[in-house]
Amino acid sequence: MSLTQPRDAASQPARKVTIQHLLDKKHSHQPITALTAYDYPTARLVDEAGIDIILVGDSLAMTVLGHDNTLAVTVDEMLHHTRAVRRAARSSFLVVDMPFGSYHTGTNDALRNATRFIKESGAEAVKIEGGASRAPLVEQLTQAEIPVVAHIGLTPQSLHRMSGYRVQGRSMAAIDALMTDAAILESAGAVAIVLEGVPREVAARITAASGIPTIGIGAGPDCDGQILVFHDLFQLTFAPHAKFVRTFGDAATLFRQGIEQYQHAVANRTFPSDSESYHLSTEVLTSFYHQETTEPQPI
Ligand SMILES: Nc1nc(=O)c2c([nH]1)NC[C@@H]1CN(c3ccc(C(=O)N[C@@H](CCC(=O)O)C(=O)O)cc3)CN21
Ligand SMILES: CC(C)C(=O)C(=O)O
Ligand SMILES: [Mg+2]
Repeated sequence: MSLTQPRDAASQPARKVTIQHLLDKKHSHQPITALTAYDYPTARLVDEAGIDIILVGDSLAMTVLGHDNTLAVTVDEMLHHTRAVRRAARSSFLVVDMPFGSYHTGTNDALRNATRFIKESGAEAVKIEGGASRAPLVEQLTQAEIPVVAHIGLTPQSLHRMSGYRVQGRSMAAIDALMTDAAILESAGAVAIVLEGVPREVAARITAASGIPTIGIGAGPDCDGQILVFHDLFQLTFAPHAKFVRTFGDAATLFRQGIEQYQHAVANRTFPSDSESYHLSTEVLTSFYHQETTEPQPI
């Protein structure tokens, strides 16, 4: 089926992933699957594969907008991408990253921006980075009926404070802080928690202690679920990979070969072929050529 064709209503999976499904998966020890998507075609593929969670990550700043880090992306840009993903996501639970600056300037701004994501883009939850200091905000968003996914450990929006993308929770003090952050965010109402760039052992302990699902990225195999960046799966990122990235296909090579073949076909005039061209009807064709022969010919 072509991506541009409407989906057959009868072929719709009945399943709509909800927060309750994610909780049930945690408690029945079935791994939760999550992937980022930033546009309609990729979200279609991810949704139709039956991935539980689609995250419109602020990583789109880097993967699709070409920025050096995630800090520059705006609420309006995130909304634009989330709307496209929403049109494709039928069963996956749709989460959007609140971008840097959209929840750091006060509770009212954070509530207003989060409301825009739910109302204007159809996201089902927002994700915010940070530990215990975000708990009051998590509580207020939850009270405003906006589900919140927390994100602790290596938080890319803290790039400058962390002096780079560094694994977090390596010392006993840092481990205790992460454990406390997770517990406080859960109490504040977070519906799930992303653990990024933390040692496997620490992620395992947080997962065991949490009543809400943990979704790991660079946090080892003992989390309740895993998330990766779509473009990293298919070699569509140009920066060196983090250790936690695994490539599951080489779309870059596929694209390069296709582009080269197109280029050659145009250069050799083998594209477009006659059958890829439009033709006049026989009726019009007669007068068309007649007209041509009666036209004054250049000397
Ligand atoms: N394409 C892409 N994939 C991602 O996973 C991702 C983004 N972009 N952009 C936003 C953040 C940035 N991320 C990153 C980027 C680099 C490392 C990294 O190089 N980590 C070091 C860890 C060094 C240490 O031991 O402290 C590594 O070697 O893996 C980690 C996470 C994860 N996120
Ligand atoms: C990698 C995930 C967790 C993320 O925050 C993003 O894609 O922005
Ligand atoms: Mg993010």
